[in-house]
Amino acid sequence: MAGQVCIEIQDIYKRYKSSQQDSLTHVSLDIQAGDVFGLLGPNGAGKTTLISILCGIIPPSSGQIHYFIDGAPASETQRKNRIGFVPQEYAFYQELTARQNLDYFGAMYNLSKSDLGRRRDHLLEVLGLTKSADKKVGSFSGGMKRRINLAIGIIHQPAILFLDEPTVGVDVQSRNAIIRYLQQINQDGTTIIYTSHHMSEAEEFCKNIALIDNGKVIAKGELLQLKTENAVASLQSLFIKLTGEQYRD
Ligand SMILES: Nc1ncnc2c1ncn2[C@@H]1O[C@H](COP(=O)(O)OP(=O)(O)OP(=O)(O)O)[C@@H](O)[C@H]1O
Repeated sequence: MAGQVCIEIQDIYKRYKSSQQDSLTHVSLDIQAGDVFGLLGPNGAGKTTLISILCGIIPPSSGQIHYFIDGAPASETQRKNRIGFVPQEYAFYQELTARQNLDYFGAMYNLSKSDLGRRRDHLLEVLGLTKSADKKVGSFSGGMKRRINLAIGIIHQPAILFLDEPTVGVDVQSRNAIIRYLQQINQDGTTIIYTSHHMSEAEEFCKNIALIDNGKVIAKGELLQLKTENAVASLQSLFIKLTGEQYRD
């Protein structure tokens, strides 16, 4: 699997209908199967826009994306069934319990009742939610909400998983639980594409990154190599060196 391209992104442009300027310009990237790939950049850089395009939530204005699963071009059905997305905004029903949310979203992927039950109970267990399985998620703490948001996005065991700031606003315990679990499923073969503003977390987690600023890719490649080339010791220093100190608003 290693060394195979999983997503080929060719010359993506995006201008929202309501906007006078491009949110993404000339974005081309190759993401390898089995990678943990970080899409990093300042506020407003275009990370959520790019992830939303890659997940098929919004269309690009131009450009092409090719997906490969198990080394072969992915069909439309495979793309729908084998891609997972954990959005920055919570994507669950506050009035349903954790168990009901997982059953509801799992049913969308046509999992058999027994597979869904096994998968749901496994995720509740590994993400520390078993005791709260029958509580409404609206009553959950921030960390628990992030963990159930993650569980919903991976209920169908996706081959390619997109995560938009999966640990924003959580305590160290929940952050560790989330990152540990993501590392485990990556080792089991899931390709991960993730955004974060948490540089030490991204440094620990990602092998390859793309640094995006003002809608353009300003650096891409292996994190270790980018640090060496730019003579910096940390991802945070690399980020500041390449994007500067100015606010983006
Ligand atoms: N629905 C929209 N309509 C018009 N412009 C948008 C829309 N969504 C995002 N934008 C603009 O596109 C640009 C990229 O935004 P995006 O949310 O992708 O950045 P980001 O890197 O995810 O930012 P952050 O780190 O703050 O979440 C910004 O200038 C933003 O204002």
